[in-house]
Amino acid sequence: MAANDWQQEQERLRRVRNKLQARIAELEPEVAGLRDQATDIRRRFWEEVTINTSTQEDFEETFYTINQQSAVLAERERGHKLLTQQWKSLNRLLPSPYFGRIDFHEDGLDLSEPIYIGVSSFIDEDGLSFLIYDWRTPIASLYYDCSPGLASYVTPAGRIEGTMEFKRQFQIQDGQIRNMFDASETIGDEILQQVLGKGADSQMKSIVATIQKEQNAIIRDDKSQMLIVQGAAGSGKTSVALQRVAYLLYKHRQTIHADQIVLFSPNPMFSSYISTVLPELGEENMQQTTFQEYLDYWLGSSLKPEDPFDQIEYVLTAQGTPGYDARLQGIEYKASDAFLQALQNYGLWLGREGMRFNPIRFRDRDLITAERMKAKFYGYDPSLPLFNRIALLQEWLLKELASLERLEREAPWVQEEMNYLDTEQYEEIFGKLHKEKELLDLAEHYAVVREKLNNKLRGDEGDFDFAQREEDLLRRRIVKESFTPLRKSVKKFSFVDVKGIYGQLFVNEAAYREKTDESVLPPLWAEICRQTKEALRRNELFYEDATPYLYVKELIEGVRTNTEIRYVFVDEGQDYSSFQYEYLKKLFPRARMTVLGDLGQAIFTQATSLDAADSPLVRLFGESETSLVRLLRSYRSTQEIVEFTISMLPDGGEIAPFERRGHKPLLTRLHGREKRAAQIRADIEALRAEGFNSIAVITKTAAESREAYESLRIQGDEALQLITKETLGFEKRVMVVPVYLAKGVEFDAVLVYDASSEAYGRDNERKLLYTACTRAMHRLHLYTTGDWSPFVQALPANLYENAPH
Ligand SMILES: Nc1ncnc2c1ncn2[C@@H]1O[C@H](COP(=O)(O)OP(=O)(O)OP(=O)(O)O)[C@@H](O)[C@H]1O
Repeated sequence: MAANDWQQEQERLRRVRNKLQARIAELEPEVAGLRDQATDIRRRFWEEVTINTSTQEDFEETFYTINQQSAVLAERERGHKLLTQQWKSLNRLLPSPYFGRIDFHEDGLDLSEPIYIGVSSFIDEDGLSFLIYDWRTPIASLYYDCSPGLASYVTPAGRIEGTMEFKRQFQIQDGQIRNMFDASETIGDEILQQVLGKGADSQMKSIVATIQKEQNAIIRDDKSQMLIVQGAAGSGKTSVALQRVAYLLYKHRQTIHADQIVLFSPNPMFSSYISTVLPELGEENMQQTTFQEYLDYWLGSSLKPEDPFDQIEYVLTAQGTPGYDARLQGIEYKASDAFLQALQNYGLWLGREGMRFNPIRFRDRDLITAERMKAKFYGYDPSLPLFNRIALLQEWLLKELASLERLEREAPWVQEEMNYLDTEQYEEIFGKLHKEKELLDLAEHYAVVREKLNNKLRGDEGDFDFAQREEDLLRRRIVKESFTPLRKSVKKFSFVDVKGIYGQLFVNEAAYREKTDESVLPPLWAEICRQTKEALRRNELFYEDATPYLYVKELIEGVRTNTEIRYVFVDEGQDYSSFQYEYLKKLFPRARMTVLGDLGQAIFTQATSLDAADSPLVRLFGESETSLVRLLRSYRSTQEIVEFTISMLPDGGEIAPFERRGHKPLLTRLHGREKRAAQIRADIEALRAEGFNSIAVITKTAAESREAYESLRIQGDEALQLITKETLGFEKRVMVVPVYLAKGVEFDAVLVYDASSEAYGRDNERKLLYTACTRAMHRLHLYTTGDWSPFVQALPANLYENAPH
């Protein structure tokens, strides 16, 4: 690059930074001033208003001043918030104001304009010229999508055509240009090389400076109801999801707030791993949750659902135990479309017969029996959907309860309770009674006047018999109090025996066929029934039952919805079943969905293919509302690691590595566990000495993690962190982690603790090993004390190195 180019850019950078600094200095007193004003108003709030309620006028006056004061306060606070945001974004720009430049000559205009792109916009004092364009502006998409030459971009007003005259990338640190490249292609390799060559962090980083064209299309997609991204391991799915959130928040800033976007993540640790990306981009974080949190919330305390990690732990460790094969068949079947269809048919069947209710019991007797409810329910118009009939039944029950409550006041137990009331309760009733009397006096007064006016005589119902009223009130109150839980439980639909309704599906094969019209059942159905019923009896639900159970519950009680949420993101989308998707769609009826996943990493039994022709995801919104994008380039790992890992997949051929060279994966075979532990420790030390900070020893299961942790600790490593499903965040230490908890995250170096045929021998373990290996950015080591896993044995020998004995 010509020296004067460099000089000119450095000069421009200096000018822009000066302007930034000037603007920051200008804002500072305003920000501080407004903050002080707001604090001051808050502090003096009550000094400014005198509360006077003696007359109606005084009262109104007081009311008015309070309102006025809070409006002033709100205005000041709003002003302060806006200014603070501006001030923060200027400060964020200052060390590195921009990362890209394009010169674009729009057709029909005389001049070409240099466009500098950064994390937010910065406009000159004239209020017109953009010194920096936000990376999310329409024109900035040229930077990501086009190479020099004819180029165009889309604005809300239509497509703008022109010529991109050149494109430049910068690396600016602390106000100095460190690197500068003129790129002929889309985002050039040099900077990406450098970015990817850096060490892993305990927090994910934003990728705005190096977004690739295919990623940009996903980030800016604004038309699909359902956007599906099938992307290889390390292709940037999570990164793209987060930049897309930032983009949506920018583009729809008038209408959408961060709390109207929700991202489902695979585990709480992952949530913490990605939590700094949006704030780094100057945006608030979207809501983050896991599917499990939703299940726990909606199922309430009545049933305890198993979590997906316990389920996978069972799948991986319980082979050979009684009932194992049936459980596996059950997991698969209960996640299938066939089961979804069966449950829909079951809903129709329940419309005709077989509903189950819980009687409403009170003081050891049935106040309203299940039979009465059933008769009432099937007495409603059969063409009404189940949930409408249940709503009618609920209404009826509440009315019934009201009249039963009235009758109950005369029951002998009420008299008894009255005798046991303490003085406080009496006093309360008395207080109430007096209030009532005052009201009654007022009513009396009014009635006398009316009587005079109408010249009519009244009956003597206005006489106030204290003793009688007191007893009435006491009785009423006692009964009301004991009926309150009944009313509450009717409102919560406790009268529907959902557990019984779900459970009766699993009586036997014939009954199941009759209720669901299902023809093909898993061969071990009888055992599946036994296991399901047994868990229900203990008030537990297998993970595979939890969503179907909720589905049935909502078929009957009506669907709960959240209409606030406008965008739902599902990361690791291959791990959700059709059911879960159906459920999410119903739960968020006004939301668009973005699902990102990789079938290559589908380690749970209930996996869903995102891009197969018959993918349930496409059906969810229909083909015309769905877009599917495939990401094939893998950015995380070195070329050597990618070549090694894709060869493990039967159809990994189309995945391409990003060209970044490193060491070949290293295979180490040792005799005995102790030797292995010693070797791993030595390797960890060596890796640390080389400067790798984030190192993970990845195991297949939690049980194996514990064992590895213990044996490595015996070898003396104190800086080891054992990751379990309860761990909330990563620390920058050496971690021992089961592969299913390492999903979505990455490490400088990965050490696969046991890559033997015993650990990864079955076909469903292939993806586990693949997922473990693809967590590595720079180094990958595999160990065994026995035979290598067949998935390693099958690899061409030129893809790895064997450690010397
Ligand atoms: N355009 C990009 N510029 C810079 N880095 C990128 C880019 N795309 C991806 N990366 C980096 O590649 C790594 C993998 O990205 P990410 O975790 O988003 O991938 P993923 O597809 O979600 O992976 P997996 O499915 O394996 O969990 C991250 O370190 C990310 O920063």
